[in-house]
Amino acid sequence: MPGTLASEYTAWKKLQQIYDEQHSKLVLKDLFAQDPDRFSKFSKEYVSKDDPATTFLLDYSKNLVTETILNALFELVREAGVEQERDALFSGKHINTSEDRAVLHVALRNFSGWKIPEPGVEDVPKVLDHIRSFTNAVRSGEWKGYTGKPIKSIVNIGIGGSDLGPVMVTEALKPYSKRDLEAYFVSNIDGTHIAETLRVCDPETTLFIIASKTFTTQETITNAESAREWFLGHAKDKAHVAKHFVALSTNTKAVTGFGISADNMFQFWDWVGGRYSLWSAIGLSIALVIGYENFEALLRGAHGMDKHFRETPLESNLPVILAVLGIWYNDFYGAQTHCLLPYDQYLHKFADYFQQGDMESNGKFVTKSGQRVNYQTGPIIWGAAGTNGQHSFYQLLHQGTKLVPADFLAPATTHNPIANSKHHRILLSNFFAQPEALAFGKSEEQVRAELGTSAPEPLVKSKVFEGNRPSNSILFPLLTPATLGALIALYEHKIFVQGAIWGINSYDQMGVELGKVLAKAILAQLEKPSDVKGHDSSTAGLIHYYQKYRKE
Ligand SMILES: O=P(O)(O)OC[C@H]1O[C@@](O)(CO)[C@@H](O)[C@@H]1O
Repeated sequence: MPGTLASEYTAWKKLQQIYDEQHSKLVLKDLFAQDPDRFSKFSKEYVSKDDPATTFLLDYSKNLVTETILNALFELVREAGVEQERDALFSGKHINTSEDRAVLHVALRNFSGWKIPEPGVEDVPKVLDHIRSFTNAVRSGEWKGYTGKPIKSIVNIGIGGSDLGPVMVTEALKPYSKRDLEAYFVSNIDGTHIAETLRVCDPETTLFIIASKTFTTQETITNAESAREWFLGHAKDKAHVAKHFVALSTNTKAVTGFGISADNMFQFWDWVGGRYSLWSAIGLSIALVIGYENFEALLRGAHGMDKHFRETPLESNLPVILAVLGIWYNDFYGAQTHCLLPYDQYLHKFADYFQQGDMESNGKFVTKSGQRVNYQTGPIIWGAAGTNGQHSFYQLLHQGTKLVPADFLAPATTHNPIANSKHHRILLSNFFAQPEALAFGKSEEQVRAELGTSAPEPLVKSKVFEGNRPSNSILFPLLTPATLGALIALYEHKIFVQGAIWGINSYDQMGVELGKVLAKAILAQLEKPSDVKGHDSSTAGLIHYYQKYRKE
């Protein structure tokens, strides 16, 4: 509700009371023992209304909740006005209040023809047609480079939302990719990133995609300039730029100013947040890699989840369920982080993607009405593909002192059934075992029974697993474009629900500006010691040390 701190809600206070009174008695081993139907009560199967093959199971039974607690959490959703805010989202209201913008990534995949009165929405089909025709021209070899050769490599130059989505999706959907079209992604201003990429590119067969919503991001424009210089070093004639550079942006003036014609620009709009933009023109590299039909399937998968989120009652609404479980741990159990653990190597960038998606959306301490919150907001998102994480940080998950709620995701079948799917069976055995170990642990009695009565006490204690560590499990038949689209939208809407409850603006990113401004000032001071002014002794000392050893 605008102007209300979440902690002032009646439901919040009720949840605090429930937590205070009950949390020490919430033991998963007991909850399962007391209710043989716990799994069926606390799991839901999602089936897309548009495409029954797009389906997955969400098992949230291994959470520290009861029906009473969940009902109190759903009351919080209602009291916070989330349903009204959701209606505002879908109707194009300017819910990004600080920038007076709508938030309409759902309009980029609106295959239901929802009427959304925001300028530009009517042009989405036109942009999709442009993406389709360009993608088909490049993939068919019809689009030729300046020496008449087809494109063999694409280099997406962008950062943040202009990079992470295309990277994650092209990795996730590699089985659907055109294997003779290499895709590279350059994001870091560190010259190494573009230098190492250009080393393996042929200027005659490389297409550069300059991806930038604002077309002012220093890293991206600098990398684009270096790419253009490299290209012209080979091609010489500026007229050839048109065959090897396209732009994805909202800023036509800046794009044409860079030297890319408006014909080679794929437009999107200010109501597309950077971290929500892979569905827009920013997805061009995705379409080029997996083909337009698969790109559209990705969008349609997300649209199916949009409909689920928009129409499903709270108690069966999967983004709402994930959101309230996260709030239960984040705001009442004091968990500081949330772990995403995809048991699928193709999803190895999934957590990276949602680091920006979640943390840039909800890493805020001021509400929309300008109040400083007195509760925790966005969690730290982290994770890695399974089973690799098990050999890295699972020690902490199992026996550390921190509560780390985790989402496990996996496909029932693999795209690579080598060794008669033996690898996949081993992978999935771990996908099933880890949440079980986290939830139910191993008691001291069990350890003693294993080690025998003569075992030293410290050794016994070190082998106890307290368990009672919560997790969600998401299992789907196969990682397809539509399933991936549904999963990404699931988490996008989870983030929305949490931000609405916390009363924050999940769609601006004021926090990224100060560092940029300070860096620009320091950039002008790196030449000589006398330039370094106006800093604390640490920053000045570091710059002086750099100047002592700099070679370039
Ligand atoms: O797409 P662009 O305008 O170049 O912005 C890139 C990224 O920079 C930001 O940090 C905003 O400055 C992210 O929000 C954004 O995705």
